[in-house]
Amino acid sequence: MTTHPEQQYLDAMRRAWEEGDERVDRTGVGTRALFGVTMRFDLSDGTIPLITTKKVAWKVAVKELIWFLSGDTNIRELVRQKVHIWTDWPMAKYVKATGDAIDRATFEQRVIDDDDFAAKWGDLGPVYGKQWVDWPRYTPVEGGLFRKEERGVNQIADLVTMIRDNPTSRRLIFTGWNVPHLGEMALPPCHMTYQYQVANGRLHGILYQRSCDLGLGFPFNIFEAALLIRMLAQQTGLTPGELVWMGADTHVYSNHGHLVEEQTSREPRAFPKFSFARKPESMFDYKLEDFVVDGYDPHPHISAPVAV
Ligand SMILES: Nc1nc(=O)c2c([nH]1)NC[C@@H]1CN(c3ccc(C(=O)N[C@@H](CCC(=O)O)C(=O)O)cc3)CN21
Ligand SMILES: O=c1ccn([C@H]2C[C@H](O)[C@@H](COP(=O)(O)O)O2)c(=O)[nH]1
Repeated sequence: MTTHPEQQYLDAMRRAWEEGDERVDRTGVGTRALFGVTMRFDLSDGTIPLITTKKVAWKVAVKELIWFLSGDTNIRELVRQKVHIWTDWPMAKYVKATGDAIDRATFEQRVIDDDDFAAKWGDLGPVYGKQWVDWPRYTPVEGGLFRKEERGVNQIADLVTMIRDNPTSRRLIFTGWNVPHLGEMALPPCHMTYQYQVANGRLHGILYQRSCDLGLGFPFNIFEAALLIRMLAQQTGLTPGELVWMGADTHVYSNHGHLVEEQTSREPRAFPKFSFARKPESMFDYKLEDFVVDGYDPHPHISAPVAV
């Protein structure tokens, strides 16, 4: 019998936990880390890599991906849709700056209700969405000066055009790693570079992730990377191929031991099937209802604290 593809993830978790390098990290929580991990997932059989050894809130992941593609960097739209995964970072900044010991629900409500508050405290800086669809562009003018163009580079739209017009290209890339702007971001991109290849009518993709929280981040990241291949393939008339995931600092947080023990003791179940309910006009017209996940039968959810 062939091994379940999810086993690659469970092995990485277990190996990081048992053999990983103990590291002091930015958050102060501590991790056990591997450096340089590769996993491969075949999408051509109609499945999607949605982790089954714990229940993953896949609709939250879809909403996050649509939010990235809209170019939005404010958490307001996410919290309106009851997505809480990005709230902790702007809230920590607010608490640090004001000393106001606000709870999460109240902070989120103020972001929803108060335009000025949302603009001031809800923005994450020029993170993923900004770089993906509006990477700032500057044109030289006289006197050694530069003028900021009204519209930046839409890397996603350009990528679709490149896949269609020049499928043998080795430059089918988009990235969030905009070096001069990293300091303005609440967090510099983790899933930072995506590259694609067209081969025999199939679209393959690689995600390079510089830093990976195996417990919480990975299940979202791998699912969204697979969705991107499927969406790009749908838009360009190709068949989804293989997703290769490459993680640099691939870690388990020291307070996720229970997650590792529980998840690695569970037997992975068949990945669900994936399809689209329709073909949207462009990469920027997908809605939650367009994503159809069929036969997802995961083990129960396991909670774990997020390191901020
Ligand atoms: N430490 C850390 N890990 C991450 O995965 C991560 C960050 N920070 N910072 C930026 C984003 C935010 N992401 C997050 C943040 C929280 C969850 C989380 O708490 N997930 C829970 C609940 C999901 C839900 O709302 O239903 C989970 O069990 O998956 C997941 C991804 C991914 N990223
Ligand atoms: O999509 C994401 C976003 C973040 N992460 C994790 C990886 C790290 O644990 C933290 C980021 O901390 P850095 O100090 O900036 O590396 O968030 C993830 O796994 N996936």
